[in-house]
Amino acid sequence: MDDRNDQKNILIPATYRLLIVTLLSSIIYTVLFNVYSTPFTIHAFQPGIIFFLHFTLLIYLYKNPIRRVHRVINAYGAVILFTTVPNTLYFTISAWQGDWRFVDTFPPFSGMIILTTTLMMLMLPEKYNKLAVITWILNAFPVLLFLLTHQEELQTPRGYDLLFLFGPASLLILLIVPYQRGINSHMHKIVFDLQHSQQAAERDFLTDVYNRRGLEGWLNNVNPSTKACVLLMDIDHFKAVNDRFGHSIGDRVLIEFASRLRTVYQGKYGLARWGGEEFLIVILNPKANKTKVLAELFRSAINRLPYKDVGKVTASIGVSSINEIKHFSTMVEEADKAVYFGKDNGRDQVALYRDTLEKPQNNVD
Ligand SMILES: Nc1nc2c(ncn2[C@@H]2O[C@H](COP(=O)(O)OP(=O)(O)OP(=O)(O)O)[C@@H](O)[C@H]2O)c(=O)[nH]1
Repeated sequence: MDDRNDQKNILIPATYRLLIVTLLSSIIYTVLFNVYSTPFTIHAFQPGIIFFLHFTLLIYLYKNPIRRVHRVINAYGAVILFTTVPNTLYFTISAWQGDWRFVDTFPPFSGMIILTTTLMMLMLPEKYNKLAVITWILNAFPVLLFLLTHQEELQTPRGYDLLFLFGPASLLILLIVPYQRGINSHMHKIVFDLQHSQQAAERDFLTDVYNRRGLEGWLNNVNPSTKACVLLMDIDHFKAVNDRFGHSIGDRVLIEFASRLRTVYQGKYGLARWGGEEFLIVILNPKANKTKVLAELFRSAINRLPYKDVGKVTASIGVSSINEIKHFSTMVEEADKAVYFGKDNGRDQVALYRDTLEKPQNNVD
């Protein structure tokens, strides 16, 4: 899977989910803190600010997910970091200075901090782990240090709750994340191998153009009513090439032949090795009355320059009539008849299916 696909299938949905979870939580906190007001005025508007920032990020992501997703994740991490850490420090430092009891005043954000950092580690790529771990450490460290040095506050229900949340529960998560990542990368490898072998199954192993199955897949992605024509090319006297120069040089000719075919046409087309020394090209939306000219371009690319060790190689090219792609097999039959017509008339030539209907065969060989 390439990076763009990873983004589309994994990263973008994960980022949407993270933003939505945070948005929903900030709505709940906004309602709670306004219905049950706290002595700290900051609580009346802080969740609202968080909601606003994440809502903005959501809209920003929605406008161009592929290009903006990394920027949104970094901004998301920064917002979480800069809204939670000052909050935690404010309550721990003030409690240290004796302004109030920490366990009574620390807002119920701790679960949210742990949940968000855990989700970041599980759902986002590994490079964002650092951001999540820094956020967790900067929140957990002051809380744990305060509780461990203030036994009277630790030995309260909220004190134990915070200790377990930032202590063993967080450690458990840190153990689970690498395991989960291991599973993910294993799945990733399986998907990659599967795609790789699927691609290999669609390609001709020698020339790396499509095989029949690959061309079939390509055709399935074309609108069935698209106009097309088929060019079938059969190398002339290829048996003689093998007999004279050996099979491996024959293979090299096939490779060179296929790579020459790739260089000719700039429009949309499908190219496949149809059989041993037979190649098939499907031209989409060909210009009427220009198919012969196009086929001549292919013929000239094939026979103009000599092949290494072998010299001149030619091919007979049969061209079908223009038809809708749903009639592909009829077009192949027409092109096949035209190839034989060309062979019978002396090889190294382009023959249209129309010619086979109009002209008599010469039977040269
Ligand atoms: N080197 C090599 N030869 C192949 C391959 N596939 C098929 N061939 C050979 O292609 C040759 C095709 O021979 P024929 O069908 O008699 O046709 P031709 O000699 O090209 O004669 P015409 O088509 O009538 O011009 C055979 O000798 C096959 O062994 C391949 O992958 N590599």
